[in-house]
Amino acid sequence: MAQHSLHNVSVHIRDRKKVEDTLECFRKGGPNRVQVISDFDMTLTRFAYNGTRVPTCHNIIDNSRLISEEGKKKLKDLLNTYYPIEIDPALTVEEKLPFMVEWWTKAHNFLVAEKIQKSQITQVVKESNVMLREGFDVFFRQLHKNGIPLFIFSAGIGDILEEVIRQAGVFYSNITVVSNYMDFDGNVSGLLQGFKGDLIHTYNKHEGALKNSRHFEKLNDQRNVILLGDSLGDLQMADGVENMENILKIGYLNDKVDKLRDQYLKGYDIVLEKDETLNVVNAILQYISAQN
Ligand SMILES: Nc1ccn([C@@H]2O[C@H](COP(=O)(O)O)[C@@H](O)[C@H]2O)c(=O)n1
Repeated sequence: MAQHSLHNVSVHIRDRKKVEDTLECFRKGGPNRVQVISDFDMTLTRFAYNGTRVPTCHNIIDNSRLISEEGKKKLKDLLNTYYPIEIDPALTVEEKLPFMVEWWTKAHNFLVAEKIQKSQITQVVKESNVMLREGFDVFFRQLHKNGIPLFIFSAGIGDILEEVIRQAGVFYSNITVVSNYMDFDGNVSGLLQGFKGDLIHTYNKHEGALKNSRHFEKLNDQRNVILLGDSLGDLQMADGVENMENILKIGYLNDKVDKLRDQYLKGYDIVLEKDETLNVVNAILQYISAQN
């Protein structure tokens, strides 16, 4: 395993030869053969800024003026109970599963009780501290310019996620989002009455990926996949891709770094630590898209 350090950022490469061979295949195939599948929270968004955690889609709502003080406390208690389970290096995915369902279900029920209106979402995202990773503009622009499909697969909240990338000016036509979408009633201001479809949480992305196999069927030529994630659950996001030829899995290891490094290196080809940028994937995309 190779390790490189730049400005405190650590880049761990599980098998340098394999990564080099994969990149060579990607370069030979060119941008027309590539698709990117990415998680959202803490993968396309930053984990922290100036030592403070950057909010996830859920946190944007939880911390907003839409939520009563009592509601905020309940949602914070859930975060403090379940986030440590989500990232616990000592628990298996199977052991974490029921807790994740419990967390998302309780949180969504609390949000429904807060009588959130659709018309308030845009302003709440504007007022939040959410930040996409440095280099996001290059990332989204490069993908769009080269016609590379981007599938964002998130256990966050789809309406919030879309608003974040819309406000950042990068919600291009090559993007497909699969996430938990809010279900608003038919009134003019739209009152939150639940969430649509099957719940997506951190550790059921395998099932979610298979359910979206029709999306991947349309991308029959894009057999080279770049996967970006920040959890061990994200490793399954490409399970619905048919006829895959090559995959490069890049993982952001944000929390419990020393305890989780080995587990991450079993699944991800490249593991990034203390990296709040999209520089690595941007460099790879540039390499693939360069004229030869
Ligand atoms: N009530 C909740 C539930 C989940 N989270 C965090 O959101 C992340 C979800 O999404 P991805 O885009 O990474 O799939 C997840 O890692 C949870 O930590 C939350 O903040 N509040």
